[in-house]
Amino acid sequence: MSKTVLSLQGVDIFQNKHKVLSNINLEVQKGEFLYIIGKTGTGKSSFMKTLYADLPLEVGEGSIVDYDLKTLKERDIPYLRRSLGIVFQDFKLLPDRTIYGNLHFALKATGWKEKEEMDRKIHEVLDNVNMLAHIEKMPHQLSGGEQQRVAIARALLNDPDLILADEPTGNLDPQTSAEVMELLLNINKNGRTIIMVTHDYALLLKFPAKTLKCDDGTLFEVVHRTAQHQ
Ligand SMILES: Nc1ncnc2c1ncn2[C@@H]1O[C@H](COP(=O)(O)OP(=O)(O)OP(=O)(O)O)[C@@H](O)[C@H]1O
Repeated sequence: MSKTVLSLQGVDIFQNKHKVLSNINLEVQKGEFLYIIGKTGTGKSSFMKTLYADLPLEVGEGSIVDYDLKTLKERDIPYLRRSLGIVFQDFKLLPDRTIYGNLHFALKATGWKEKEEMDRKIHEVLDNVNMLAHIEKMPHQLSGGEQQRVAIARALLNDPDLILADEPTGNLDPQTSAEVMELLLNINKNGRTIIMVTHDYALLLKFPAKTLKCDDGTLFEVVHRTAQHQ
């Protein structure tokens, strides 16, 4: 049975009273993989920020993983973010602690208390991204691609229904980007929904998926032209 993890109706998105995107209508079902593309400054990050409630939803209706974005209270935001996995271009690992320490910090911040359960979860997610061997290293001892794998592991800690990735390959070379992309697609195959912002058209061609474009102040689905239509 399909389950809607994101629903937006007539949503306008603002930055400092300036309307960035108008009249967004979108339904995303559990298990989908979605790209968001568009030129710089067209509103991709503003769109993602609205989804994780960094920007308030002021116009239109929206729900995400069972939270109503319009009526969401400040105190509910941490709970919403626990149901999401968020991955950024610059990894955002804490530089002063090990990989284990980074994941432990994220678990504690989201309410985990039992040491054994935390250890088990940290090992499980690092194993999922093939980074268990690096558990005692500091972030600066890892390559960009390895740091992004750890950031993806961190996003998996609370078993999110939906992962939001804002240019996760933006700082990586093409080979490493493809490896991170394969990891994200594997995670998607295991049932998690992923919305990913990218500038990287080579990735889109290599790993085609449903694509939405930010342009002309709105967000719309791009219809891929296949060879027989060209
Ligand atoms: N904090 C802010 N305050 C005011 N305006 C902002 C703020 N952040 C972004 N904007 C403006 O909102 C518009 C959309 O920016 P946004 O960062 O969402 O675009 P983007 O498509 O993600 O761009 P990029 O690809 O460069 O990351 C731009 O005109 C930008 O200047």
